[in-house]
Amino acid sequence: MSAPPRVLTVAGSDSGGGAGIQADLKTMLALGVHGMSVVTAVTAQNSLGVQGAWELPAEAVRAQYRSVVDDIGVQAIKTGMLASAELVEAVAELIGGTDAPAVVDPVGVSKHGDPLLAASALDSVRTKLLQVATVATPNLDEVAQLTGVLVESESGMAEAAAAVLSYGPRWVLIKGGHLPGDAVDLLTDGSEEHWLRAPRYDNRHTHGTGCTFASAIASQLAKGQTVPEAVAAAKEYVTGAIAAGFALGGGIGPVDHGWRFRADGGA
Ligand SMILES: Nc1ncnc2c1ncn2[C@@H]1O[C@H](COP(=O)(O)OP(=O)(O)O)[C@@H](O)[C@H]1O
Ligand SMILES: Cc1ncc(COP(=O)(O)O)c(N)n1
Repeated sequence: MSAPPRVLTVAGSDSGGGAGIQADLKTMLALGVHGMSVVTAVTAQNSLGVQGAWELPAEAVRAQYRSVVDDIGVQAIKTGMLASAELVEAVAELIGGTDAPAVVDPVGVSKHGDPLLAASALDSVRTKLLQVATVATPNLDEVAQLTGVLVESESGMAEAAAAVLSYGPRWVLIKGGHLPGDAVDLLTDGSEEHWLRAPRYDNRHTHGTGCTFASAIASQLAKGQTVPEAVAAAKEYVTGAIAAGFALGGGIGPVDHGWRFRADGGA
């Protein structure tokens, strides 16, 4: 049996299992690749919010990364919560020295508004991390934090994309999930524009959407798809996962990473 493509997530742990490393590995399993992880931080987190967060030393992050990349090898990388400027810079350097596409989800705050990245790290994200990204996947709050561009409707998304592209990622995917109406995202490399549109599901259980989307893109890239193909396939997967999101705990439940496996979940 030949080994499946290998995908590495560099992200924080979500004890509730809906976002972060846990969402990434579940997505990778669902999409048929071998998932591996570099843990950057541990959060105590559930459906109500983030109760605590502890970042790992940069040395522990570097050691995990080297263990995976030097022996097993990777066909794609995804980054999520990086917590501090020191970790952002360490990860940017590691990715810059690895020959694999990188999907950078510039995670800033959780769905509950709890900070997952120090304000002092924003500059390192702009000048170091975005430069090594094959695809950057900011939501509209992250666009505002990183570029100062406030998007209030679909018509503002192209300006936001140009502002993010000025920091050097090959492609940017502006996620419009926080706007009212259809769930519309814009993927562009500055010359091609791809609009991705899905119905908005009236489901509050959306914990982990961003992590799931970025991991799905990385999984599809590892299988050899182009960026536009990978993003289109990942949008279909995340949309299905949001449609099937379920209540858990007393707050915002997770998307369903296993929706395609369930008898009633479709193919
Ligand atoms: N209620 C919803 N119904 C369908 N798609 C959604 C919904 N909310 C978000 N999305 C989609 O989920 C993906 C993640 O987007 P978004 O919620 O903007 O990012 P983040 O999880 O990083 O905040 C995007 O493709 C967005 O369009
Ligand atoms: C450890 C960790 N990483 C990332 C997120 C963002 O989650 P979302 O995918 O909902 O934006 C989170 N809540 N926790």
